[in-house]
Amino acid sequence: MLSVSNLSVDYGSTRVVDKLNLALADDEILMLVGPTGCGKTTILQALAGLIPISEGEITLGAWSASAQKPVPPEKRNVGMVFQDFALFPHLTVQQNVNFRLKDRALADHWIELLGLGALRHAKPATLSGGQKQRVALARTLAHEPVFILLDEPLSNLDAALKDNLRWEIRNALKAAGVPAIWVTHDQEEALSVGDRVGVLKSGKLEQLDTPETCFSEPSSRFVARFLGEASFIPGHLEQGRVRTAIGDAPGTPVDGATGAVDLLLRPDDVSLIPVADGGGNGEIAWVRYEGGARLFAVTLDDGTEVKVRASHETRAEPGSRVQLAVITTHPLAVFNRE
Ligand SMILES: Nc1ncnc2c1ncn2[C@@H]1O[C@H](COP(=O)(O)OP(=O)(O)OP(=O)(O)O)[C@@H](O)[C@H]1O
Repeated sequence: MLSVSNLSVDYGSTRVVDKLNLALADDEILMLVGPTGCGKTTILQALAGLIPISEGEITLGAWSASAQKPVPPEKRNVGMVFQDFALFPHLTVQQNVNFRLKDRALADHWIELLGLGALRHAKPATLSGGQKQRVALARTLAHEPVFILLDEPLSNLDAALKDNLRWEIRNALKAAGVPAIWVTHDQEEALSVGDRVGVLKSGKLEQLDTPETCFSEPSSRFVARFLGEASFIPGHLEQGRVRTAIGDAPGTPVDGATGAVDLLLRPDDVSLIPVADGGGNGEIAWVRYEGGARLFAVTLDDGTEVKVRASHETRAEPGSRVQLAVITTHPLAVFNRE
């Protein structure tokens, strides 16, 4: 188990990571997300021992590192996977994976498991981005690290590749049974691949929980907005139900919210029906075509903006009238009115 307590990192007089606490089970994947500059890469570097820490402790089985007693990177047995793959261009796939490896059988195991068998003798320049990242992962896993750090491993790949490869990486990490921390800018990736998601804000963990909880019960408006489209509409919370201008829903209060509140709505918590001019309860502000669906921004008659996702078959132009209704039956997060 990886355990991090009160980990802080300063650059000069600026605190970049502030008292980070987390514990990861042996095969757990934690997705780390947050706005640019919030400290994600710094956390990975601190865990790998590449930069000094200011306070706190990192413990993993055989070793324990603190500001007073640092452990050098080569003694930590941490595997790292980067967005730029970091392969040796003059070596073949097999030689890259074998590099500094004692047990060649493990190289073969991961080469086969990651579908690279036919590419053993290829040089990196002849591989696609996805294949290169598989080689980098095979090399990392073949060294039997006690824990793995992935810094945006898919950000240099195109969207079609990402979808499959994120699952292949997840499966390989699970097969290896080592804890992993995976930094991503992609909220969909964070929610779909992670066992847990950590949302960082200015060097502090704002929420650390399962993807479902982070998404549907965010601990703050910041987390709600960071993990997807979020609309907040005024309502009144009483006896577990929140009443709004577009319908009722069961409510889960955040920070003891009660009485006059704001209800968090995700785009699929609401239905949209186009109506004749003069009817309905709102007007389309803009529409974004997404392929299988359309995302509508609707200005309600009280001025609140709500985003709604509807089938691509739903057609309504900006300026036209619509009827919105809350359609969800699961509890929605409710925040104190700002
Ligand atoms: N070597 C350094 N010296 C001084 N400040 C640094 C150094 N490296 C990073 N920083 C600062 O520390 C903060 C956190 O940087 P970090 O790279 O960890 O953020 P990040 O969350 O990974 O950002 P991004 O999403 O853009 O990759 C930023 O304000 C950055 O400017």
